[in-house]
Amino acid sequence: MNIQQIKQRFGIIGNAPGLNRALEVAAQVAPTDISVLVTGQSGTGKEIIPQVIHHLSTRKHGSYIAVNCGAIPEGTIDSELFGHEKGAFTGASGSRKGYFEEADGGTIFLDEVAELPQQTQVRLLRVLETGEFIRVGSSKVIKTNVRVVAATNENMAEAIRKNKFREDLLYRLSTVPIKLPPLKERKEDIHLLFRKFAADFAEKYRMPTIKLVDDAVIALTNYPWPGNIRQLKNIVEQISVIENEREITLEKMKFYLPEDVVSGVPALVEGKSQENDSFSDRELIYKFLFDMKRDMNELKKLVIELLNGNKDVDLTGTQKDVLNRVYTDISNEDSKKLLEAGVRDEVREEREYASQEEVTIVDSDYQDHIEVEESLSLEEREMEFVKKALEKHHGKRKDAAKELGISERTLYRKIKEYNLK
Ligand SMILES: Nc1ncnc2c1ncn2[C@@H]1O[C@H](COP(=O)(O)OP(=O)(O)OP(=O)(O)O)[C@@H](O)[C@H]1O
Repeated sequence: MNIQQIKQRFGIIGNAPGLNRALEVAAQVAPTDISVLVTGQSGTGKEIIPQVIHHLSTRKHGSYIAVNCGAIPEGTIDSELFGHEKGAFTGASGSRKGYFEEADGGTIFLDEVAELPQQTQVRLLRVLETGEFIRVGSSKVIKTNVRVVAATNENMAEAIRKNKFREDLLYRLSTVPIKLPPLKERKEDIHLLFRKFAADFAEKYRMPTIKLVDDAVIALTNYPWPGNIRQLKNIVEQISVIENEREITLEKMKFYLPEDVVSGVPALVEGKSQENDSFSDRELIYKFLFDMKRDMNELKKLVIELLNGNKDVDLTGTQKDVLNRVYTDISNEDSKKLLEAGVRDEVREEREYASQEEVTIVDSDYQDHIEVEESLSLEEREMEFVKKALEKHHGKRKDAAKELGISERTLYRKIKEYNLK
């Protein structure tokens, strides 16, 4: 399979030399059992590389298991990876196979590998060297035949220097290293990716595709993209959902990209953790704004329907859900009153509007609501938001993180931060 066919099969967009080189190496090493370490900043697309390797290897009919090492609590990671015996620890009511046993004959992708605790690093080194491991609480050696592909966005040399990561394990894992370039080094791909995501979101939200005017394309291309492709994708989603006008001007674009960065002076401090943190928090805020806008629009529709229809209008299940969601979401009494006042004003405006002309659903400025909501603690909202996503997905972090549009690792951090377990 040549590079173009791989891109087509795996939905990989881009032609930058750095991307092509990464895919070439992946295809080259796929048929071997060599361990591969994928490096690159957060959001550069590292997750696709192990999938390419697995599907182009003789193991393609075996299992492919992706594990986010940063999302599993330190206390359970050994058991998750290597399994445990009944009674191995409090609550171990039965024995359980770990991923290394499940993936026998297949491939394991260890994402965020730098997050592995020391004792797990020892076990991993052993399984890489001998194919052997022991379940937690057992003394029986088990054999497995697993190909390991790992990924990290950490500076591994630094991790070794700080004694966070074993040097011998790093050598073992990175027999072949594959580096994915940051998006700012793939300028030729930025607009290409934008157009692809714009088309995808237009289909998802059933709206016309957003399009950039020429100087907005220049701003997009010159932006340093600290959150890489994930950030670009999120911004395209934000614009697709929020903007009514589908032709995006430079002014509009600037709203989504910090102004001093657009003008060429990077506002964000270089340095990985800071970039990641500020970006993840922003992701949550934007997601919250989307949902708020959706709730408000649904609420407006409902109010107009109530104003125009008869008073005893029977609320449908969805309408009741909207009311419940909007009103029960607010825990702070004062803010609730404020919001109610805001909604009353909105109702008055809508009533005036409705009396003037035939009612259509107005997508008016929702700035008022944002101002009202600003009085709520953002942290409180974020916590609720994370809690709800976890509840909805029955504690499944992967699905919850997906819904929130953040990485599992960020979600894990938020769970710890808000003590949600
Ligand atoms: N070349 C590409 N074409 C299309 N979409 C891409 C491409 N590269 C990445 N993406 C998309 O960008 C998002 C981020 O990619 P991914 O999760 O693989 O990043 P990552 O490098 O693994 O990040 P992290 O280190 O934070 O886990 C995903 O939604 C992915 O589908």
